[in-house]
Amino acid sequence: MAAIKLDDVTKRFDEVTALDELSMTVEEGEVFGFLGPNGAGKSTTIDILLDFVRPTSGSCTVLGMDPQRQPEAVRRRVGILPDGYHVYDRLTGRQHVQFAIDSKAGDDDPMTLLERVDIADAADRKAGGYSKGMTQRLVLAMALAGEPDLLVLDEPTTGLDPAGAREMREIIREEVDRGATVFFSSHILEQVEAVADRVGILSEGELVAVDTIDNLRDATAGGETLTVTLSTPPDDNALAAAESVDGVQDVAVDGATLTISCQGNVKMDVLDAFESAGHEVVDFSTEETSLEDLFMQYTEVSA
Ligand SMILES: Nc1ncnc2c1ncn2[C@@H]1O[C@H](COP(=O)(O)OP(=O)(O)OP(=O)(O)O)[C@@H](O)[C@H]1O
Repeated sequence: MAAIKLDDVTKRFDEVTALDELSMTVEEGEVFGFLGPNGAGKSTTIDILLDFVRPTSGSCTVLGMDPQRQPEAVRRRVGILPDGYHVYDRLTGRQHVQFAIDSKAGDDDPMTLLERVDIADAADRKAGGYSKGMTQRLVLAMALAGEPDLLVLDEPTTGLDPAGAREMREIIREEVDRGATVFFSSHILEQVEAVADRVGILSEGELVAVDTIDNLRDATAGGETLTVTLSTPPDDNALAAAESVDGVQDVAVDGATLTISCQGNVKMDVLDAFESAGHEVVDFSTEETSLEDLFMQYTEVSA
């Protein structure tokens, strides 16, 4: 059984299409990183999975259940770290976690959960006095209550210091070792890279790539970004010539400077293409493609 399955999910908010026929599957037991720039539709997807928002069309299942039909059953088995979370200023950390355990009908010891997120020493302080990072840790402890089958973490490392971000990764691994599935969103590639088995890249409500980190890495292996400066901005002929060189994947133009993504050693062919089209090359440089570049290429919003 898939932990999460989305079939052609579209969500429109008035003028905005937040999700555009999104189809995606997260398998049981995997850590799935859901990547995308601001406004890509990550939180909307999560809200639909938990029935906080209804899709305009399409359907989904979470742990085999339809969230629209069984929202309570879904939320009982899912630990959620939402994007915008709220704590009760006058209740202590321990009371918050106990509340979460009770609502999940769990039998965890609240102190054990608070220790896992490293705020046990603040257990009996009112959450209203917690710092931002401490509050986030508290909400994470609440998400872990009741040994959820699926953890849904929306931007879990935002607001955490580097130690907190590392601890978050450790907790994700522990949860997967226990048998849980982890679905977490981020706009920061390196955090996803460090812990995810697979990533899905969302851009403007569409899934533009879904693969293992290893395959994405292979896709970048041998890839280069070539920056070429011509004496004058290129005409259409020169652009077409560069684009038609074998191995060239993408050409972006900014005045007389071109940024060219390519695979293999095609640098000389590209430079020749410009020269043959009557353009003088005044400068060029190459840089190996990183996963970060790949992410940028996938999510670049075309003008
Ligand atoms: N309640 C709403 N009303 C109108 N538009 C909305 C609403 N919720 C989301 N949107 C729009 O839907 C699009 C996707 O937003 P969403 O919050 O899902 O993106 P995101 O990928 O989570 O972004 P971020 O990384 O900034 O949190 C955006 O254009 C947003 O403005």
